[in-house]
Amino acid sequence: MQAHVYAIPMRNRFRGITERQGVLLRGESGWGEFCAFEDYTDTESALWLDCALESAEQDWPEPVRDRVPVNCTVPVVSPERAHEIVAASGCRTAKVKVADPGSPLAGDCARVEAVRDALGPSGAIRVDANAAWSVDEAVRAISALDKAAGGLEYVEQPCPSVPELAQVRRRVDVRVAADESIRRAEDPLRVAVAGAADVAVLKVAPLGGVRRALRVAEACGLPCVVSSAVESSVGLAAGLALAGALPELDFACGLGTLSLLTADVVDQPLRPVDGWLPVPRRAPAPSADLLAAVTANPATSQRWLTRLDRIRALA
Ligand SMILES: O=C(O)CCC(=O)C1=CC=C[C@@H](O)[C@@H]1C(=O)O
Ligand SMILES: [Mg+2]
Repeated sequence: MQAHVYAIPMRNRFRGITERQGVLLRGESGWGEFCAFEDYTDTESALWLDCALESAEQDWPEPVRDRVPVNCTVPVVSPERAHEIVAASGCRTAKVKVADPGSPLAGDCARVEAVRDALGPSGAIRVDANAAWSVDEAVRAISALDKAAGGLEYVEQPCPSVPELAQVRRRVDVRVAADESIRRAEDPLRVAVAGAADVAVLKVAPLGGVRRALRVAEACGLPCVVSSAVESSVGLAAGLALAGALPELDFACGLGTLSLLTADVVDQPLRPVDGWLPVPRRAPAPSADLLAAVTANPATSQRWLTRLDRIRALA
C-alpha cells in the first residue's frame, strides 16, 4: 500500500503542535489519512488506522444529507486575531479554545467577547477546555465565559471525567459536551455520557471510522457534533461522511479546520463556503505536486512509517 508522509506547518499553535504530520494511504478504492496525535498509544492509534483503511478500501455508508453546517475554530489567539478569524470564516458558529496553560480566564473572556462582536447577536459560541478544569474552576469559568459570550451554546469537556461532567452540568446553565470522555474511553460504546452531558462530540478517526462512530452515536443517545482531528482534506472527508450519515444533526460541526493549516494536499480543498461543507462520497485524491510540497523530511517519514508498521503488527 502506497504511503506518503506529510508535514504541514500550522498557522497558529493548536493542541500543543505547530506542525501537523500524518500519512496518506492509497488503497483499493481510494485514499485514507492516518494522523493519530503522537500522544496516542499504539492501541488507541490502531483505531485511527482502521478509519484510514475504511476510507482507502471501502465505500462509506449512504449519507442522508449532501452538506453540513460547520463552525469556525478559534485557537488561543489575541482578541483582534480571533475577530479576524471569525469575520473571515463566513460561519455562524464559532468554537473558541480556552483554559490553555498560557491563557488566563481574563484572556479567554476577551477572546470570547471579540468573537461575539464578530458574529453579532445571532451567532452561536461554544468553548473547549480540553479537560483542563476542576469542577469548581469549571463552574466559575463557565459563568464568566457565558457572560462574556452573551450566552454560550455549550462548553466542551470542561473536566477530565464523566462524573465531573455530571457535577458541572448540575451547577451551570450551559449545555455540556463530552469529547475526550468519548474518544479516549476504553470502550466508547459503553461510555454512559447521557446524564453527564447534553452533546456528544465524535471524531471519526479515534473512533475507528464512519461505521464504528455511527454505532457510538447511537449508543450514547445524545445529539452529536462531528469534530475534526485537524486533518488534511483527505481525512476531513471521513469526518464529513460521518456528519452526512448521522440520522440527526442539530449542531454545526467542527470540520472547518483546514484554515488551521498553511497548506493542503488536494486541488479542491474542503474549505467551508458560507459556513457549509459538502458531504463527499469518497476522499479526494492528493495531487502529486501539492503532496511533493509538503512531503516530510526522511527522519519524520521514517518515524511515521515505523509507527505504522508497529500498529499494523498489533492487528
Ligand atoms: O471542533 C473544532 O472546532 C475543531 C477541532 C478541535 O477543536 C480539536 C481537534 C483536535 C483536538 C482538539 O484539540 C480539539 C478538540 O478537543 O475538539
Ligand atoms: Mg474538544
